[in-house]
Amino acid sequence: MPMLAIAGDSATGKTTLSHGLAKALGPEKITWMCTDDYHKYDRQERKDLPFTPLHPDCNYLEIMEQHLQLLTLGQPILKPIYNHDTGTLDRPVLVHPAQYVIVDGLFPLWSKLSRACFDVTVFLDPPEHIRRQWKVYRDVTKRGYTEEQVLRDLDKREPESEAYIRPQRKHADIVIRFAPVEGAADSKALSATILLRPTIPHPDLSDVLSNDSKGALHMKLIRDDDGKPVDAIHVHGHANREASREVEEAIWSKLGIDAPVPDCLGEIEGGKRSEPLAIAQLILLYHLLLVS
Ligand SMILES: Nc1ncnc2c1ncn2[C@@H]1O[C@H](COP(=O)(O)OP(=O)(O)O)[C@@H](O)[C@H]1O
Ligand SMILES: O=C(COP(=O)(O)O)[C@H](O)[C@H](O)COP(=O)(O)O
Repeated sequence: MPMLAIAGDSATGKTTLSHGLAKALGPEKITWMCTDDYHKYDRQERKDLPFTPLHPDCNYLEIMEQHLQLLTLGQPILKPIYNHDTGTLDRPVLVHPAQYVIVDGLFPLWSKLSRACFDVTVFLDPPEHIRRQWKVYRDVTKRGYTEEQVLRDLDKREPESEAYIRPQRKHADIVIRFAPVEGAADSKALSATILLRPTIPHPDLSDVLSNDSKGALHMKLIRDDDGKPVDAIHVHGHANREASREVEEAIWSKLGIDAPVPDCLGEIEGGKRSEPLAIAQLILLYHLLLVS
């Protein structure tokens, strides 16, 4: 039962990435849960506390670790629920792990114990100015905050993000960064850089990465945080749709599923699409279905 972790700070795109994967695999095959459910306090209680949800003391991380271990054994858990719409802690729910398990959230790569539960670990790492735009838009339109409140909250969270969330990046097998290409005419078309660390075997995409696909993506060698060279796939945000679709179809055809590439891959809320997102999701599907 392959388990995939998708970690990252608030509004880094964890839900967007996971949603496409979950939809492509189908609800009966997937258990998708979020570690934010292990928040200890509701939104009201947190107002009087000196820390934010990014602090380990604000979360039942030992219980999260226990539950992750149970899921690896195919055992059910009584999972708590943090309701992002209301900010309340709701009645726990019984979860039986399905064929594939996706766990997203602020803390899935927090400890050795939690990391050991996963076959593939991902960290989402958009540049901070993009994350701030995404968070303001999402929290104002969906979570009832004003822009000023979100910006104030982001400043309050920053020290804890630096201390507890961003350090998890070094433990991921794959780091995905959606970012505008500097100097590109269309700065709205975000490209994706997908760092493939040698901590796990990665899909063989040599045929997909042939000269023909250079308009949509290419492989490059970049320096990781520790200065070591690491392979990365760069997917162009400004590639024409046809070139991207060809790459998507080529990866999809390797998965052996007798159906067209599902439209849910690359879907962003509000009816928008991102082909770099679709390609990142296809690489993760390849991992879940064929490599893990
Ligand atoms: N790859 C992407 N390209 C464009 N917008 C994105 C992308 N990923 C996420 N977003 C937007 O950013 C906001 C936060 O994304 P979300 O998936 O809710 O983040 P998280 O689950 O990490 O908090 C949403 O409004 C979403 O539509
Ligand atoms: O930071 C996160 C992660 O959520 P996400 O990754 O979905 O943004 C917290 O769960 C909420 O912000 C909780 O606080 P509140 O509900 O009070 O904003």
